[in-house]
Amino acid sequence: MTANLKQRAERQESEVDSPLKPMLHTEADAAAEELNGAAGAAEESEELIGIFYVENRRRKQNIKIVVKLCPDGVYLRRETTQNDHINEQLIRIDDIIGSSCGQRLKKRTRGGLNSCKSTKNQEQQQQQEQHQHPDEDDYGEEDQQRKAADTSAYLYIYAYLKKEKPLRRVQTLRILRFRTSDDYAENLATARLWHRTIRKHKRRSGAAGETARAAGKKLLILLNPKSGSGKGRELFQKQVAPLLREAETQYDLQITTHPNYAQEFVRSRKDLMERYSGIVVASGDGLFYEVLNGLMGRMDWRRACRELPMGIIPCGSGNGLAKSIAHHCNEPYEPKPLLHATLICVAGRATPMDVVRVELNHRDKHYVMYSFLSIGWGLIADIDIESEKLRSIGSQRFFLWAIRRLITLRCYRGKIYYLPAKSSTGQPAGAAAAAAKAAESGPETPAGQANNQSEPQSPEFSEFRDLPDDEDVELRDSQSDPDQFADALSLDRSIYRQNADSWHSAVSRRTAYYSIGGHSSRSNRSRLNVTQRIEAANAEFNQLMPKGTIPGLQLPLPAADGWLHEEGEFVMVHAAYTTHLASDCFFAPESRLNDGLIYLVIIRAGVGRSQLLNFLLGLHSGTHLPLEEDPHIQVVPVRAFRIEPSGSHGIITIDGERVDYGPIQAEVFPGLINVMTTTGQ
Ligand SMILES: Nc1ncnc2c1ncn2[C@@H]1O[C@H](COP(=O)(O)OP(=O)(O)OP(=O)(O)O)[C@@H](O)[C@H]1O
Repeated sequence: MTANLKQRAERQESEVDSPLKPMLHTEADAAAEELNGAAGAAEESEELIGIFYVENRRRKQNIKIVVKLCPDGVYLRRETTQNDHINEQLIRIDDIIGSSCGQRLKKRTRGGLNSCKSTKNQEQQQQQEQHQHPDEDDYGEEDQQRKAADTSAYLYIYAYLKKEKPLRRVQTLRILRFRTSDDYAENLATARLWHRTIRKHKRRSGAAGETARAAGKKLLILLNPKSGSGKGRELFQKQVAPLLREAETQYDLQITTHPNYAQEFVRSRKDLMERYSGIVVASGDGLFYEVLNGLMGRMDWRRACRELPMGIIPCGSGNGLAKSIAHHCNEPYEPKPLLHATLICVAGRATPMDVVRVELNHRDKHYVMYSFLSIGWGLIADIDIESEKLRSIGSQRFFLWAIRRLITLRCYRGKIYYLPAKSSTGQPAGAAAAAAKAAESGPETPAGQANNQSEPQSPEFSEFRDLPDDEDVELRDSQSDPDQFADALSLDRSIYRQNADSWHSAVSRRTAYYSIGGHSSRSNRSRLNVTQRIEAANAEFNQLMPKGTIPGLQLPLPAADGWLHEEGEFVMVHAAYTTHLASDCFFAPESRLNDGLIYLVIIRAGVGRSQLLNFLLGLHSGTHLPLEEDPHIQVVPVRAFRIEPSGSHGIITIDGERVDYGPIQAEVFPGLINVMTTTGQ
């Protein structure tokens, strides 16, 4: 088909869509040889063309449809003799999630276009059809006989057409019926050729997932049956599994049985990259956090992050990441978040996403964990956690608790430090410039020890790097004594876990943190006792972990390195690195998945209640931030920050979960992981 035809197809898409839908059944025509010819020569061909017929029972006529499969997708061109009218439709290859071929499906499928080709005489065939199919809805014994007599092969094409205004996906099924031959095997061979060609075009369109699938890899799906309303398993079977079937996606479903199950599974599974093409979390943001930290806990974390894109199917209560990803690739979210998110996960494309490395101090220990959504201190963290007791009333709990907290407004004293993101001119960007100005008049940044770490990377270097060469790391892993090391590491982990339980037990479900212990040599490990081996493994593991580029939490942050500093009373400091904190909280509208930025929203003491009310009400639509410079509410794009609360009472959250109250610092690692999207890079 020509470019002209393509243009017309785009123009007339909606016009074609509805007339085609009600058409059922098919009839053949003498052009079958054309298809045969095309099919025979087309094994390596980019294009397949067939002529199909649909019967329009109302008008008692057959309508000819020319179907062309090419790298763009499937063109359907309908020709009628009346008025010389032509309608065209293009089903884009990106909108096709999969296809299947074989015998006629027993269950009536919705929205289908049945078409066929045959060498048989058209009228004779039609009579035979009518005799054999007195009632299309009858699927009893008669149906079985009919099926047995039917030598046709069927190709089912499953598509979800993307439409704008309103943004939505329209479920569409097109069925092509092949009956050129009286031999089912021959018809099936033709249908299979079309099926293979669809997959080939999907692969070539950049869907890396297709390549992984071709290599026999599966998706790993981790489902938390307790997340959200607790109906995750049921929702998965009803809404997600049918889509995965349509998309021909092979998967392993792991139902989590307890907190940390997913983290441990991902961390310890040896053949993770060999077996799986990606990891999908069917849960809330909490389980995604576990999987992220499980990957980061692997010796081969670098390869795991690179090779295993992560996806999320929102079954939780907040679902900030799922909404942020949908927003990023301009995909719909409501009214069917599970369906839309599954479509993203089966699209087979991935986009790099920033991860934030967080350091915490607790008692004498120093912990590192990885976050993907937000860090909160003050108002929003308080509302989030304190309203847990009203969980039974649903999302209304946030609103009710927000009102309560507005009446009894709290402020927290402390210090905040941040490293503003630089614009290309080297100056602090946008709001950061205002922050810089405000901070200049504030107290001096404490002069301190020289930063013994390298200059922090600019976010313009969007790929995270901390070691010169990936391959070196992998080589080293394979050259070491893996068994001995794995033993030592697992012993080490069990000790962490005891600490983890005591550390976070009552207040947090978070357990992903690693002690940054002292270094010890791993040479002569075989002569070391168990404790020494644990220490050695621990030290080696820490060597391999991504290195922070800012001074450690106990060290000062020198103004000379660009750190700004502010001390005072704050209503809230909330840092976000995705657009949405929850599906209905558009917190950082400017944020991009891979921009290397943390959006630090600071609300200082002295803010008026009405201003605060407007802020909270505007969160839903992303209109909460002041358009002009404001002394009380400010958003600063930063690359790193530190909070040092003065008192010992308050709430700090990471990705919506409470952690111990105390000093915390965070630094963004641009594009460290890959998340599943429909757009790709
Ligand atoms: N089988 C299980 N039983 C109890 N808790 C579990 C189980 N599996 C996982 N968890 C824990 O439940 C926590 C919360 O899960 P998740 O985030 O999926 O749901 P949610 O809290 O309802 O959603 P959101 O984070 O969006 O509010 C996770 O941190 C995880 O550790």
